[in-house]
Amino acid sequence: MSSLASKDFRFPEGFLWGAATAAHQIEGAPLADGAGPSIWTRFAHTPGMTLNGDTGDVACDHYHRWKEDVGLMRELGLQAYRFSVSWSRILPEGTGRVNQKGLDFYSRLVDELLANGIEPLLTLYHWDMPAALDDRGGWLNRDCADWFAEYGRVLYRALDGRVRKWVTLNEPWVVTDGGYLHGALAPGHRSRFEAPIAAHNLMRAHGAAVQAYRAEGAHEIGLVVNIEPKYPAGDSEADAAAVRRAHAYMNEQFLHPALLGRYPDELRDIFGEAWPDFPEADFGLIRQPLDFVGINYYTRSVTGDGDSYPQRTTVVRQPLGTYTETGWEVFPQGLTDLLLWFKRTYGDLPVYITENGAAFFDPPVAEEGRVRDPLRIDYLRKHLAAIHDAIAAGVDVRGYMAWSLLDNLEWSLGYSKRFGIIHVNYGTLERTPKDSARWYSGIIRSHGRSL
Ligand SMILES: N=[N+]=NCCCCNC(=O)[C@@H]1[C@H]2[C@H](O)[C@@H](O)[C@H](O)[C@@H](CO)[C@@H]12
Repeated sequence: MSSLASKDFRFPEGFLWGAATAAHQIEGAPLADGAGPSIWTRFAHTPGMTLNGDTGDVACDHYHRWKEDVGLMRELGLQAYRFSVSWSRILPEGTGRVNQKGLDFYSRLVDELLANGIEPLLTLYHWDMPAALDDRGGWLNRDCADWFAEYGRVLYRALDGRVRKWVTLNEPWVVTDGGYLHGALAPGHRSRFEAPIAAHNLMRAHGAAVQAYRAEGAHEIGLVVNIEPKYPAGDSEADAAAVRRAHAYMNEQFLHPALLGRYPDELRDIFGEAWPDFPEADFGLIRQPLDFVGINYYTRSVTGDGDSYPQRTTVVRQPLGTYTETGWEVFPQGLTDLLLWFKRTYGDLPVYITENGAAFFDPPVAEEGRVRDPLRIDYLRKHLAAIHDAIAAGVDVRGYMAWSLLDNLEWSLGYSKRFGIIHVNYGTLERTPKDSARWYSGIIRSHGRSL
C-alpha cells in the first residue's frame, strides 16, 4: 500500500485526466428529436423495476444543458471526457434509418468539447440497446453483431477524427450478469441459458465493431470491462477454488476471448449444461487487435466457497473495512494488484482507468455553495496513488476518468446513489461542484504531484 505522505507523484507525460458519464444516466429526454425508446426507457417504466419508479425521463437534463456541462468541465480543467452515445437516438429502430437530429446532438457536443480543449472518449454501448432490437432478440440474436457494426459505422463516418478514442462496449459482464442472469438490469431476463449466449454475442458484436472501425477509422478503439480482484476468505482449497471461479467469471470471461481468443476453462464448470459449444470461428471475430483496454475499478471481493449463482461463491464482509453507499469495500490496493495481474496476463496493452469513484452520503449544498465530500476525496486520492504504484511497477496506464462527472441515475437504484464530483439538484437541475471537484481540479493542474 503506498504511503501517500512520502511519495513524489509524477504521472507519465500525456497522462489523461478526465471524468465519465453515460447517456441514459445523465441525458434525459430519451424520446426527443425522433429518438426511439431503449430497453432502459422500457425497463424503468415497468412498475417495480427501479427504486421509487425512478426513470431517465429527465435525469440531469444533459440533453439540453450539455453546453453548461462542458463549461463546468473546462472550469475544472478536465483534459478528457468519457461519454456514451444513445444508440436509439442515432438509429431509432436500431438499424436502417438514421435520425440526423440525434447525430447532430453528439456532433455539437464533440465540437464543444474540442473547442474547450477536452478530448472526447466515446462509448458506443453503455447498456441502452434500442427497444426495437430487443424485440428482435437483442443480444440473444446472433444478428446483433451486424446491427452493432452498422451502428458503429454511422458514428465512425460522422465523428471519427474529431473523436480519436472509441470504446465498443461498457462492462459486458454487468450487461449479462445483471440483464440476462439475475434480471436486476434491463432487459430483466433471468436465465442461466441466456446469459452465456448474450455474453458471447456481445463479444462477437465487439469484434464486428472493431473490424468495422479498422475499415473506416484512423484512430484508437478499445473495450471497457469492470474487473475486481478476488482474495481468498480463508486458506482452504474450497476457498481457493471459489476465488478461481469468481475470477474467471468476472475478470476473465470477457478479457480472455477479446485478447486471447478463448474462454477460461472455469466457465464450463460454472454454467454446466447451460454452457454452449460456441463455433470456433467466432473467436476469430471476437479477438481483434485493440489499441487499449479500459478498466472500471470500484472494489475488491474477499471470496469464499458459497452458493451464489452461477459461480458458487460468497463475498465476506470485512469487519474493519470501509464501505461505500453501494456496499462496496474501499480497497485501493486492489487496483494496484489488478493492474499488475492485467500486465502479467495480457501484456503491455495500454490501459485507461475509464471509471473509478464512489457513492457516499453527501450533505446538501451548504449556504456558501459548497458540498463537503471528504470521503470521496480520500477515495479518489488513494486510488490515484494505487494507480501510481502500478505505473511505477511498469503498467502502461494512460489516463484516469473519475466516475462520475455528475450525480446521475444509478440504474435500478434510481437517484438514490450519488457518484458525482458535481452535485445535481434533481428538483432544479442546478449543478454545484463538490469539494472533490475542486480537489480533482488541483490534481489535474499539478499533473498529480499534489496528491
Ligand atoms: N461487489 N461488487 N462489485 C461491484 C461491481 C460493480 C459493477 N458495476 C459497475 O461497475 C458500474 C459501472 C457502470 O459503468 C456505471 O454506469 C455505474 O453507474 C457505475 C456505478 O455503479 C459502475
